[in-house]
Amino acid sequence: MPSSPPSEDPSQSCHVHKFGGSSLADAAKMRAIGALLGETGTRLVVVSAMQGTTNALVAMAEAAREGRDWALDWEALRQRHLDAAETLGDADVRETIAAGFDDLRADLLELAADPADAQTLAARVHGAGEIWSSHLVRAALGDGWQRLDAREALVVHPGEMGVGVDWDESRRRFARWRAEHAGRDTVVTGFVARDAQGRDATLGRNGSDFSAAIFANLCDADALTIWTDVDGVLSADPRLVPDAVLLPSLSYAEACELAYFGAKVLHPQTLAPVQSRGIPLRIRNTLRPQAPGTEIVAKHSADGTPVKGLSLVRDLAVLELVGNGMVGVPGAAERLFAALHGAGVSVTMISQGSSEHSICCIVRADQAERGRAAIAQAFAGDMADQRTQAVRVTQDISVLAAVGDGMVGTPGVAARLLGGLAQARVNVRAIAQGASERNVSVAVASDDATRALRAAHSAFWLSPQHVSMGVIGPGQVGRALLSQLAATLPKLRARSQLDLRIRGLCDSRRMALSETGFDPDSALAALQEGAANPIDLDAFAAHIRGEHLPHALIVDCSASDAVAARYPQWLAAGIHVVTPNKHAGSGEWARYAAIGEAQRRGGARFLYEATVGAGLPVIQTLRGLLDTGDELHGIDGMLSGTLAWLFNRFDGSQPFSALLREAMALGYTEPDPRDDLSGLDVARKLVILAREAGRELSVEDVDVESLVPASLQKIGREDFLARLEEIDAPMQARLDAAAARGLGLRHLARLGADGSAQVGVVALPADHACRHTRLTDNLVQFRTARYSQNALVVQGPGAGPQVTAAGVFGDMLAVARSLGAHTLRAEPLA
Ligand SMILES: NC(=O)C1=CN([C@@H]2O[C@H](COP(=O)(O)OP(=O)(O)OC[C@H]3O[C@@H](n4cnc5c(N)ncnc54)[C@H](O)[C@@H]3O)[C@@H](O)[C@H]2O)C=CC1
Ligand SMILES: N[C@@H](CC=O)C(=O)O
Repeated sequence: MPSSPPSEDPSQSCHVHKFGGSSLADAAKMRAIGALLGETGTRLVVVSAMQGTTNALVAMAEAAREGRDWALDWEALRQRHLDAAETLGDADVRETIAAGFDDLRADLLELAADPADAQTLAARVHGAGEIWSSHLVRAALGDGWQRLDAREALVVHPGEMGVGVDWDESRRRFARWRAEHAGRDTVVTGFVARDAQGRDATLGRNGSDFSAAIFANLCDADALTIWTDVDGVLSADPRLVPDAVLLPSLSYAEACELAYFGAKVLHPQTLAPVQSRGIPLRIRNTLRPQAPGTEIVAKHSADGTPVKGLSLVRDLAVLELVGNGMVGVPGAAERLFAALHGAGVSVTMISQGSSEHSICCIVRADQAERGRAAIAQAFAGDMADQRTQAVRVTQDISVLAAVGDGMVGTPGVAARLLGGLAQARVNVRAIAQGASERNVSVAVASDDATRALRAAHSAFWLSPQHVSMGVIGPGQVGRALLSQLAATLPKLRARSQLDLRIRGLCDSRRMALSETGFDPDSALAALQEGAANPIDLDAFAAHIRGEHLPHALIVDCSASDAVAARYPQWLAAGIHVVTPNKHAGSGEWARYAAIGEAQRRGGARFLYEATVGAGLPVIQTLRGLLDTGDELHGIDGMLSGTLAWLFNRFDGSQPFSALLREAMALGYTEPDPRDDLSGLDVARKLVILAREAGRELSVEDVDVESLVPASLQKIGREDFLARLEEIDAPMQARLDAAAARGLGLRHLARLGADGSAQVGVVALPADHACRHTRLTDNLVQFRTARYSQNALVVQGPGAGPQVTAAGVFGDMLAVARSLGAHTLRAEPLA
């Protein structure tokens, strides 16, 4: 491409504008463009055809060739153009257009007769829309404007890589035209040209952008502005990534990479003519001219993010040649690509591992079979004697590309992309990065493509890290969690780009689902209103998991064993699970093991810190000790907030049953308070801790003393509450007996070094540590090899909706943190 100075008068500045079909849909829109053009220097306006015209012309040419009827479409298109001329009030233009449609009819009739040079005829038909629109726009802009039919200036030739421009001849003809036409401002037809023999030609799809760039080059313009119906180039396709952001500036190289890989705003060939002269290219929105748009220049302003944008190309396939005989043998790649060339198959991406055992490339899905046959033929001899083993095709592939100048020399970009995809459970089929380092491309299954795009968008800070969340059980803890989320989520989103969306809520009977997410304040109302459906946990989980969403989390705030039974299945499907429900951690061993296995295989996390000590860091303290190589000797202390509170308060001045009712009202007890009084709840906690420490303990192995009289054990919860006072006499007797010995009652749990486990009420002297706890305090003592003289103690409130919800929230944030290194940091990574 020539970059020598043009022969124009350099004192005269020139600005080229290009308007697409959407900006020229009718006469009113054509008139409106006048206000968008600046007043200084020479103005060149390159136009597409009126919206929908080129498609209609292509379809008519096709119909004519195939002997189908095109007359109705011709008439409709004609009328639309004549109406526009009418509205503009230009009789000459109306006449010119009417004559143009007569010519079109003649051309279509000729096409139907299978002419010798159908290609030229078709090009004339396809390009007619630009001829008509240029007349209309000239009329709309007024008397000061002249019109150039680009076929008088642009000379092109077909090439292997698309249309080529004869620059010298085009420059000469354009200079001559300008010398003969003194006017300052010109409307130019886009898309159309002629070849060296004077035959009609077009510049291919999106050719008007290319025309505009060529004319910007020919007159060495100060700037080229492409007016369209979007605000500019976005970081990703906004239909797939709702949080895509406008890119205010791009370098030519970035724009090229994005354009090649699917960003629809610009056609890649448009860039070369402006890039060779360093002409700034702006993308602006005709409908929102006040928006700044995207500026494409030689070097964009650095904004600290290594990746500018992401693009996605669908409808691809993997073609793979596998062969032991290719290792270290020169020429295999050349033969493979020569075969594809011979078959006219275009290669989108190439990847070969250094073992040289296979060569893989990505091609268009509709060309894959042709490519496979060509490779099989080229390597038939090698197949026969086993030097190559197979040519494979995998369909339904998409290529995701991350693009940005800032990637050059920046370590960790590929890692961040692949890490983001791994977190979203996207399998990568092939990877390619050129030495220019401006583009990392990965091939993924098309079913995963949207999820991959969103995950990558979040991974590079281009959008918040979305977590699709479902909350089960809006009881005491669940409701406290919703209110904590309501107070905190806006701050989290602003500070750390974390966007937790409550997309589902259910209780034991109903569920409410939302596509975009409930406001935590109104989620409960949605469940109580008519929008709620009967509960179906499979449908609930499927909705939360949503195939297109990178990250899913279910927070189970129920006390249901049936819900806990679903965890292995959810974790295996990649749904993270956070819960204060003790059933999974202490239930049947096979299920517990299945949960561990599902986590290892599916990559999803299961966190349940709140099951022991509510908001206290009990499980994480134990994990920390063991992970750093300490050896657990035993655990003992008070693991029930309810029982701690009851025995702290129980001095004989009030019946035990009255205190229990108060504890229930405060939200300290289990949904069925017999789980507390029977010692079962504490036994479950002890089992959870023992299993964390690698011991295969079950609730049945724990020696548990129950405070529930036998007569109240087997009745329903409501009956039990009605007969609660029956518990008072035995408890009072126990208190009196201890007081007579100068002791006080406490509920304790103990896990011994030998694996033994006990739970029950003991009478303790006044100087015992457990006699100095307050309210619902838990007190957990870890005796280990390192903490053998003096136990490591975790103490604090161990029951209540607020502290439990805080423990659950903490686990949710731990999951979110694990989804991306950047999540929950105050500042974006440079
Ligand atoms: N309250 C506390 O201090 C602490 C509670 N926990 C645990 O937190 C969980 C919740 O406790 P609370 O909020 O006090 O209980 P709650 O009885 O107030 O609420 C339970 C909720 O779960 C729902 N639910 C029950 N069965 C269900 C099913 N099969 N499917 C869907 N939803 C179901 C109920 O409709 C209700 O909304 C329990 O597992 C409890 O052990 C853990 C630590 C402390
Ligand atoms: N009912 C339990 C609540 C927490 O697990 C307790 O009192 O400790």
